[in-house]
Amino acid sequence: MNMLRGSVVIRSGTLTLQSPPAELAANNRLRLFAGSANCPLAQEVAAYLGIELGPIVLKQFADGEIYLQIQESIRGCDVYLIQPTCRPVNDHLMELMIMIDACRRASARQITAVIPYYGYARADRKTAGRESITAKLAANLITESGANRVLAMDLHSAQIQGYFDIPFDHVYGSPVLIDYLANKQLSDIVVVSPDVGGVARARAFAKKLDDAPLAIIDKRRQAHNVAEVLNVIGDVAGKTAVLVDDMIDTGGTIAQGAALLRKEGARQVYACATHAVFSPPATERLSSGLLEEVIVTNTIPIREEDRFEQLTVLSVANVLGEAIWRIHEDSSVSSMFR
Ligand SMILES: Nc1ncnc2c1ncn2[C@@H]1O[C@H](COP(=O)(O)O)[C@@H](O)[C@H]1O
Ligand SMILES: O=P(O)(O)OC[C@H]1O[C@H](OP(=O)(O)OP(=O)(O)O)[C@H](O)[C@@H]1O
Ligand SMILES: [Mg+2]
Ligand SMILES: [Mg+2]
Repeated sequence: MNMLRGSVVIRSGTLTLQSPPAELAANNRLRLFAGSANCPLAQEVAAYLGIELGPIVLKQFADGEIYLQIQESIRGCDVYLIQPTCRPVNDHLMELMIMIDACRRASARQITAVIPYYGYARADRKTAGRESITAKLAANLITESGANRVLAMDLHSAQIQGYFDIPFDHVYGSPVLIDYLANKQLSDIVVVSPDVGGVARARAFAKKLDDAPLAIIDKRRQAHNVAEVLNVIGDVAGKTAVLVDDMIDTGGTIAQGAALLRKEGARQVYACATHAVFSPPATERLSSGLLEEVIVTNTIPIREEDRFEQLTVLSVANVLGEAIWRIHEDSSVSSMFR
């Protein structure tokens, strides 16, 4: 592996971090800017890197159109723009494109779109005739705006990387979730994928949790936003079931999955997901008592009214900060996760 200059290797649970050197702050070719979608996360990433977020003016005109100006020279700089395309997804996507365009026109050397949550990812294929593949359309828009590369976390489906014809680094929130769970020292764990799309993710998660056994829920959707769980493949009776998913949106998948696992004899049920999309009635469903704990990350900011007693929010700022630094240093990103 390419060792990073002046770095200290830290093995943090399942994640390898190399703590950026102090002189990074003086390396003024790396610039970090935040859109409006998740400023607290962007601040944390900047703190990890030991730099300040770049100055930017971002506002709406009276008619709702977006005005944006980068407030310092970025000529010849490697610019990282942090913007999850979460709700309101169209506004945040547009804002990201405007940021990219502004940076391109300001002669940035390289523009990386850092997209902790990639919206429109579930529209990753045509599930019926005459539909759009909106995940691909969003990729085209981001690329055409002038992004040179993308850094994203836990895509709904990994093939979305291939919707971009520019370098793409795909990172995972799982080390943060796994380290948290491992510290709880739960016994007799079975990791559960709540649907077919989550099997590879749950299998990798189980492997890192002391090779825990895997179970899979057979989930169907008769209509948009309506999840129906049919049965569990695997043994969950008497065990601590850990549901692992990429996102929780309306909470139907997780709540129905948890109810089924309880019915099949699971002793307790935990839910882990990277992206807390939390559309109504997620909060009600998740806090109804079916789940011991719901563990998510801060790729999407969580509104005060969407917080509940069983919710734990973990930060992925170190994963993103480390990945940004490694990209900047032309070092391996995948080796963070070995
Ligand atoms: N943002 C979305 N919310 C809910 N459902 C969505 C969204 N985008 C696309 N979809 C629909 O989800 C299914 C995906 O098919 P799976 O086989 O469950 O992966 C499809 O009906 C999309 O139209
Ligand atoms: O909280 P909810 O409103 O239930 O939505 C979240 C679920 O929807 C997506 O799965 P999808 O239905 O696309 O199935 P897949 O993972 O098998 O593709 C996502 O991966 C979650 O499992
Ligand atoms: Mg899907
Ligand atoms: Mg799913």
